[in-house]
Amino acid sequence: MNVAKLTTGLPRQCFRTAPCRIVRGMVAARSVTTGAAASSTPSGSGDFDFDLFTIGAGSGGVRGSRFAASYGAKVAVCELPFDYVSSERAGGVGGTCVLRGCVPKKLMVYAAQYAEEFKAAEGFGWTLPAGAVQHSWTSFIEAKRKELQRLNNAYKNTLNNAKVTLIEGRGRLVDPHTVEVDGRRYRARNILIAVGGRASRLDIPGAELCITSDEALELQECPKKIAVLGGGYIAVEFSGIFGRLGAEVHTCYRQPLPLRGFDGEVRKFAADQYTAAGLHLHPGVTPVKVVRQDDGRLTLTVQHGGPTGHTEELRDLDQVLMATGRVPNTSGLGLSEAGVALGPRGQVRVDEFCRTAVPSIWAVGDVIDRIQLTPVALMEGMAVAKSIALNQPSQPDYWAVPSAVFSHPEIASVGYTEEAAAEVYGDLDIYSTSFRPMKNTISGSPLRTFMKIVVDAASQKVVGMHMVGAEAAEIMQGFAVAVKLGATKAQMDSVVGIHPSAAEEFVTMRSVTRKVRKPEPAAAS
Ligand SMILES: Cc1cc2nc3c(=O)[nH]c(=O)nc-3n(C[C@H](O)[C@H](O)[C@H](O)COP(=O)(O)OP(=O)(O)OC[C@H]3O[C@@H](n4cnc5c(N)ncnc54)[C@H](O)[C@@H]3O)c2cc1C
Ligand SMILES: NC(=O)c1ccc[n+]([C@@H]2O[C@H](COP(=O)([O-])OP(=O)(O)OC[C@H]3O[C@@H](n4cnc5c(N)ncnc54)[C@H](O)[C@@H]3O)[C@@H](O)[C@H]2O)c1
Repeated sequence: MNVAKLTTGLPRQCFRTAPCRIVRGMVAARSVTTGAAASSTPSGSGDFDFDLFTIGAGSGGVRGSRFAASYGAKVAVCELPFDYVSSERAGGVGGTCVLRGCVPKKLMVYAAQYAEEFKAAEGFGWTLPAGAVQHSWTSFIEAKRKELQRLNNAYKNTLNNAKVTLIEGRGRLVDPHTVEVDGRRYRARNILIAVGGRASRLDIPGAELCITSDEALELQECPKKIAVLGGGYIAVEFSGIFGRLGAEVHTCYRQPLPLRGFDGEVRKFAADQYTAAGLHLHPGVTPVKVVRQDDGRLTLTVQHGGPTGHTEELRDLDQVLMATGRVPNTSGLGLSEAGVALGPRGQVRVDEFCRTAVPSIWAVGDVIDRIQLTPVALMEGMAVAKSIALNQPSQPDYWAVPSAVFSHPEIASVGYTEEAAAEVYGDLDIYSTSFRPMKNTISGSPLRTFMKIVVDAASQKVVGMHMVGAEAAEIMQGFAVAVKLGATKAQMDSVVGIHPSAAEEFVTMRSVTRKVRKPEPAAAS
């Protein structure tokens, strides 16, 4: 199954290529009992230590293990020892999201938001004497570390309470029913690969001088000047964090706009807002090299346009953050030797049940490189737990997966972009609005909000919703329910707004902004 082509609702994978209508047929087929056998028993052998052995205790691994155990399976999971920065030897129960992804990133976003709030407060009559408001990076990092330790322990307790055996160490496949952890072998009826991914570094001179998101969450001090390479989720989120915390931020990406795969209007609006918020955007550039200056700071060289384009130096940088994608953690895992097929990026190839070519081996989460989001890894882990432990072959449902980018301002989406919807449905009605949020009328902030509804003209179903602005994530989660349930525009219009709020705009946009119509086929001459 080509989920990259089929999935909808998420920018990266779904909107790059046009999703096809089959996906909705597949949605209806969720949790059906098909010919796919649920759990696997090797011929002539029943002597297993566990029903399920999971490699990796991140989002997908913990969820799959915990639910399989709750359904009565005997489960073990192995995970690398804890550290804040991941490596070949370090990880920690909780995985990327909890220890070096969603959670610490969102804590940093909260830290950064205060800067904006202090500024806004003056417009509302507050006086903040010069120098009275200071941010201690050290105290923040300490508090963040404490919270991550708490969460790491909480996840261990969750596994323990679910009666999942936790084994610390690096797992490796020996054969379709055997996992080796630091020299000790375990036999399992089923094996779940949930090893996630890690930040990839560009192969340019000076790459070793750069940091990735792991280190960005663990810096000794907030950089005064930083270059961020990439225009994806991580690049724009960290640009917003460091920008609000006072750094001069240069965000460098190859495309004309950041956030490839998102709705075109959203990308344009977001780029304008990032500039208004103070980021220095460098579109259409390719990083060439990074060198250490005599004073210890860094110089980044970028090239404009193609290989013949002129080069530009960004000097006096405290840090260069590579946010140029993540690669699956599959090297040295023994997957190919066990017969598991890998894709070109090293991702584990699975079918619609998250099962690999080897019937006893399953894989979920970032390692299968479908949609790299925690809630998706959780959904896949639950599906595998049901398939294995309840003998109910279950498919994850990728339609209308909402997502948010915690940049400044925030972005959230569900369903199709206008570009993808036009390919799928042909004729669309587009409703959009842009306005200055009430708070910013006197806060002094130049930031505006953008909202957009994509409607299939024929059925009048809302097939995509997009927002750039404060609280976009919180607002979009609720509307995702409506999109997933197939709400029409008229049904949405029938909902009474909550006033005064930004969210009410989504139920009060009554006039079509644009009609997108499929071009008529040229008449035969
Ligand atoms: C900076 C950042 C911010 C993010 N923000 C968000 C967000 O806001 N919202 C969102 O939905 N998603 C976000 N993500 C993505 C999200 O973190 C991932 O999609 C999610 O963690 C994937 O879960 P997983 O179970 O596939 O892998 P992981 O959570 O990466 O877990 C894999 C685990 O396997 C362990 N492991 C690896 N190899 C082995 C081995 N051989 N033996 C034993 N253990 C092993 C690792 O140590 C790790 O703990 C973010 C990611 C990053 C990097
Ligand atoms: N809020 C969230 O939900 C959230 C936050 C962070 C990360 N994530 C997940 O983690 C994944 C990884 O995040 P990411 O931002 O690293 O990846 P990404 O795929 O979103 O962005 C990678 C960026 O690097 C650029 N790039 C890739 N190769 C390059 C090269 N050779 N030279 C120059 N630029 C190059 C790409 O063009 C793109 O702009 C995301 O896809 C997302 O699914 C989600």
